[in-house]
Amino acid sequence: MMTTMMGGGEKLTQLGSAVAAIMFIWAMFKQYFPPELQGHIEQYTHKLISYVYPFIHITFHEYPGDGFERSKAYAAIERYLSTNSTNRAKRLKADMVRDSKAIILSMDDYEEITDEYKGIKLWKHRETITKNYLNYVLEEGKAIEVKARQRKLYTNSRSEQWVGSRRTMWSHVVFEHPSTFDTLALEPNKKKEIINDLKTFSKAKDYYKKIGKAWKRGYLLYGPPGTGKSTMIAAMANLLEYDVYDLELTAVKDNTELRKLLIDTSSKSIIVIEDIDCSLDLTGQRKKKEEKDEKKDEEKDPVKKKMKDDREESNSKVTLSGLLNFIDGLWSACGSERIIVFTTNYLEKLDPALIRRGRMDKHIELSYCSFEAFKTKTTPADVAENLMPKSAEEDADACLENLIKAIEAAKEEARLKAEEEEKLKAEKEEKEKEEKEKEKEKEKEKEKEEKSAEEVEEKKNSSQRSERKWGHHLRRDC
Ligand SMILES: Nc1ncnc2c1ncn2[C@@H]1O[C@H](COP(=O)(O)OP(=O)(O)OP(=O)(O)O)[C@@H](O)[C@H]1O
Ligand SMILES: [Mg+2]
Repeated sequence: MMTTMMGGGEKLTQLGSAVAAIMFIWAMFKQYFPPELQGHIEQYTHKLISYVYPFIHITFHEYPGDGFERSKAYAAIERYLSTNSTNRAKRLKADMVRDSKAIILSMDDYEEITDEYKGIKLWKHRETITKNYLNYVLEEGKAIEVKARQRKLYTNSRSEQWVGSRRTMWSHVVFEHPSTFDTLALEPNKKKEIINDLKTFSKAKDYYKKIGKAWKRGYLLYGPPGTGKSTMIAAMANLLEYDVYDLELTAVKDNTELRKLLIDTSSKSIIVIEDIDCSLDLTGQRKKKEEKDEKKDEEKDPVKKKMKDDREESNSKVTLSGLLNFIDGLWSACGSERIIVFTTNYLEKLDPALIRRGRMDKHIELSYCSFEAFKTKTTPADVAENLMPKSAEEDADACLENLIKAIEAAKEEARLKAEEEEKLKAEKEEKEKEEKEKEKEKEKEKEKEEKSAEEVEEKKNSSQRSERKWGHHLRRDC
């Protein structure tokens, strides 16, 4: 808890200090009183003090509301006070903050200092304090954060610290990926377009407000493995100076947990779901059918049933609709200036609802290096690997030579493969042709045989007819 005091009357300053001191002492020792007594003491002291105490208290709680999220105002004021007041406070606390390279000194808890704003000592001038000074403190606090900030790479992991229920939390490391749009191999026009799109987005706060849309944008990056999807995300984060939240969907228990994770992300961030086609079963129908068949087996076999229970415990119950809501449901508007990025190797596997414009506003295909000189399917990852010096003696020319050799080898391989395929195709066609001819001949022979059989039959019939005729004549002659 942090308090700011204001009021008027020079003579009352000392009284104010005394009362403030009593309040700070009370705040320190109140934990030693039983909770019922604490309530009573606080109630009567406040009544008593309000008769003689000339100051107004503004309280900033560290965890307001349900205690889920740390107050941004508190954090900003804390930063402001720590930076501007450490030379005046007598009691300081020293800490080694995770992202910081040096020891950080800040005001100790319950330490009291007097700040000055525009030449005014801040016990007086209510208007100045509520209207200007507090805003000034918040803005300064935010600016200090931006200046001193090291960007973070977050990932969600199950935490055991929440006794009873395992809960997924964000944990982070400092984000230090060296990739930028300068180092990213991409067709220049495409690169320019993406950079413009990102920059326009980051400056479009007023535009989004005007059109009544949450300030967020979805990017879908798709293409074969090793074509720079993950690298582009790092370049995006470095360009905009955003934090990155790498969301592992399979570690999220259910839709509610997904929503909590979303609320717990900060603005100015990129939320990434890699290989979205593998993270979630988007073919619900088929799964249901398979489950039905499995169920029958499991009912009979207790071992299978146990295995299924274990599987359910570790499996994510996040559904497609949960994910759709995560992207553009009502909750997605909590927080602002956020980019959501999906990556996939197989665009066709994704549900159209998931990637429609509005959810994934920009679809970016990353593909093989298609430079005319290459004339072979080479991924940027292959190019990067071949350009990498393999020993200390290799200079730029040697590396380039390696690349050229590799491309030539790839081309040769592709040529041989094409030739082989061509040969196989020709052989197949030849075989088919032969077979067809054989069949034709067979048919011809068959026709011939049928014809000769018909002729034999015809001959036989005609001889029978003439025999009958002669017989008739003979009988008549007799
Ligand atoms: N367009 C590119 N420009 C520069 N380097 C690239 C590019 N594409 C790939 N690389 C290099 O290749 C390696 C692999 O790239 P990356 O991890 O970004 O591929 P990906 O598309 O995410 O692959 P996957 O689908 O397997 O995740 C990286 O180390 C990167 O240095
Ligand atoms: Mg990748």
